[in-house]
Amino acid sequence: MQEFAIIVAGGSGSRMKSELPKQFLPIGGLPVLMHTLRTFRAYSPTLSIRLVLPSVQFDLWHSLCETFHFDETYELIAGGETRFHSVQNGLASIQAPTGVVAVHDGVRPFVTPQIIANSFQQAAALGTAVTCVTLKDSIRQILPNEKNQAVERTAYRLIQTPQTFRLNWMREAFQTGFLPHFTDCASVLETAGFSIQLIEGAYENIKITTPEDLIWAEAFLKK
Ligand SMILES: Nc1ccn([C@@H]2O[C@H](COP(=O)(O)OP(=O)(O)OP(=O)(O)O)[C@@H](O)[C@H]2O)c(=O)n1
Ligand SMILES: C[C@](O)(CO)[C@H](O)COP(=O)(O)O
Repeated sequence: MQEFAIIVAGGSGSRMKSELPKQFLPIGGLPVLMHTLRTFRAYSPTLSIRLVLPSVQFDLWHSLCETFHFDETYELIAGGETRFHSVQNGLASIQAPTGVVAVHDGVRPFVTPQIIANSFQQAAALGTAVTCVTLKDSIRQILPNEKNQAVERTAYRLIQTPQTFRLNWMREAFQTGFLPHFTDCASVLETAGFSIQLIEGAYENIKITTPEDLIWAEAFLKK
């Protein structure tokens, strides 16, 4: 089955509060997004990659590619208002009748070729493959009236990307309008009635979101 990847990097990075959009911030001397793209290309030289960026950032991205002599192949797609819309745009650019699609946050640069491979393998077999890890901390549920209570952490998973699906299931699910709980693709497919199968991710597969994540990322690359 033909394999596609949609790397979404169309966000504004409001929690990072940096002048340069977080997907372009350097870690280990290379922009975050280039690490991510390289890993997907390392997974497969034939993978068809869509890179979704805000159209206002196209020029900046092209100049960074020149500076860093970055010449991986991919199709550049304009981002949307939310992550959901950015994925929709990436999906609309895929013309093939069948296939499997991995959606990955451009700001998760420490995904591994092995996780990507597992994700494609399971999605081809079962239709869905959503990457997750178990919780390391205890968690509590916030209740009304300033109360809270302990909950059983083994009943929960932290969800990462890649999230990989059969192309036709994704197309069907993404025909809907945006809903506020669509924080990832799994929630979109679940709302459309598809059953979500999980695969194991990695604690290292962090999403660069707030400034301290950059300190961790630099340290991780030096290890
Ligand atoms: N309109 C959007 C919003 C988000 N994303 C992407 O979805 C991923 C996860 O989103 P997040 O970490 O929240 O990124 P931002 O939206 O950029 O950050 P923030 O929420 O802090 O503004 C990121 O790779 C981000 O670029 C996207 O492609 N299009
Ligand atoms: C897709 C995601 O990274 C899975 O954990 C997450 O839902 C993105 O959330 P964000 O609020 O857009 O960062």
